[in-house]
Formats: sequence, C-alpha cells, structure tokens
Amino acid sequence: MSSRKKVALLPRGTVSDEAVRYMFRGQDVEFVYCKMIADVFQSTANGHTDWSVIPIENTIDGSVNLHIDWLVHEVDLPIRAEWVFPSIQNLIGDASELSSDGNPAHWEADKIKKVMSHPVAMAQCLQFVRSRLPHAELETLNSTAEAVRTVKSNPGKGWAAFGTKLAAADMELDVLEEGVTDHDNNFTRFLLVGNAPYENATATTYKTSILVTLPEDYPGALHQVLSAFAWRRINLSKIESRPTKKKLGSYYFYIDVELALDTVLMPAAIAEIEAIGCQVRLLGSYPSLPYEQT
Ligand SMILES: O=C(O)C(=O)C[C@]1(C(=O)O)C=C[C@@H](O)C=C1
Repeated sequence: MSSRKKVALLPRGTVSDEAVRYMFRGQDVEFVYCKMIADVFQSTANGHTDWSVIPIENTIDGSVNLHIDWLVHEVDLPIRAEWVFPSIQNLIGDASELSSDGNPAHWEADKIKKVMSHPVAMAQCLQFVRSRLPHAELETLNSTAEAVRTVKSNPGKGWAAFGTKLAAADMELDVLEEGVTDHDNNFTRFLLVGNAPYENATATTYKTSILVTLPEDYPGALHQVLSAFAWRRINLSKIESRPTKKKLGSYYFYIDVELALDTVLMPAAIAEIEAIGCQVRLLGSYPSLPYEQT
C-alpha cells in the first residue's frame, strides 16, 4: 500500500493552495481540493485524507473564528504543525471588459460593478475598496479561487475578484492591480491537522495549543492560569476567548504556549491549572515553522 499522504485543502488557486505547495515543496503528497472549509475538515475526519490545512489567523484580519470554532467544536483532529505564508491579493478581471483599450493597467473603476472574494481576503483589501472602488458592490464566496472562477464564468457583467496570480492564470484572466491588501507584510498562519503524525527534521521551535475552561464563580481564575505559566517563565504567543456555545457569557480560552508538551515544565503547569478546577483540553503539540523566502 502506498504511504503517500493525502492533504485536504481549499481549491486550486487559493492562498491555501500556494501555502501548501510551499510547505510540502519537494515532497510526494497528494493534494485533495475541497470546495469549502467544512469539506476540508470533513475529508480528514472521515479518513479520506491524512491531514487538513486550515488558515487560522491573518495579520490584518486576526483570527479566523469560523475555522477555530470548527477545530474546537466539530472535529477532534490534533494540530500537527503550523507555518506562515504571505497572503497576497490581486485585483483580477477581464481587461478587455474593464478597460477602454484592453490594457490591464488601464482598468477603470466605474466599469467594475462588483468585486468578489473570500470574506477574510475581502477584509484584507477594504481600504483599497474604499479608495479605488467606492461604488462597487461586494460579495463574499467560499474561497478566492471560487471568486475568480465566478468572474470568468460571468463575462460582460463588470465583475472582478481579489485572488491569487495562480487563479488568474488558471482562468486566463488579467491581473489588473498587484498586491492590493491594505498593509504590506500580510501573512496568514496555517495549521496542519489530522490523525497522521507529521515529522519535520528542520524544526527548532515548538508550540502547544490548549483550551482552558475556567471554573464558574472563581474570582481571579484567569489570573491563576496565566501565573502558572508566568512564574515558570513560559511564554504564551496567543490567548483568545471564544464562546463555549453552551450559555451566553460562557467562554473558553484558546492558549498557544511556546513550548513542546514534553518539555519538563509543561506537565506541571497544566497540572497546576487543573488543580484550581479548570478543564484543559490539548489541541496539539507541534513544530512551528518559519517562513523562508524561496
Ligand atoms: O480563499 C483563499 O484563498 C483561502 O485560502 C482562504 C483564506 C482564509 O480563510 O483566511 C486563506 C488565506 C488568506 O488570508 C485569505 C483567505
């Protein structure tokens, strides 16, 4: 039987696709493209694929809450790795329709009636929309690639999309304007999740992600949780509260710890948190891979 791993991800031509090509460069893995993020998770949860690739956080738009909630509430798939990748959005359309002379650089704002993209990609380009396309209608779809494909299949309507150059080339559309996100250095953090272990011999940094639910009516409980890490001088790289979905005003804390679970201090810190009545759920302990320009 082949040991070739299968990776589920958003469609070809998405930022996720670019990020997965980067992550698995030079490796023999099979990409299984899925229409939307729920399908990505399901494919791994059902055992059709070994791993799912989930965009989890973005420099401009912050956490992708929908994806965090899926990871926490809908599936039980451990995190195996994380990495960051630049999220570069481009304005894409048909220059023969959106400019008077067919030159992509001469696109005209009043010819663009509607711009489509993924909601997170759209959120990264809102200043561009306000200043350059103030009259365009906005529509969000399941992925940036789906937005580019929708433009392609609706010629003559004055539609454009924010998406990748890969999607523009696939759909034989024009890049009207490159790099339209509101800030440079726009990165997205991706998680690899699934039941199959993932090895990376080059990793030097590890993280552990946990979910902590505080005991009810315990003043200072969060302070005690944080101090269990603080006095051991363990660094946290993220802490975020999300609704438990069970009761209004009830939250859990999603905490990223900058240490592997098998590091001496970690089990003691977690035991201390449990001792004050908190519930701790481990989401994974995994390598954190830096972005290196290729
Ligand atoms: O639609 C895409 O291109 C995706 O890969 C999805 C997604 C996201 O969900 O955050 C991934 C990275 C970008 O920051 C924008 C959108």
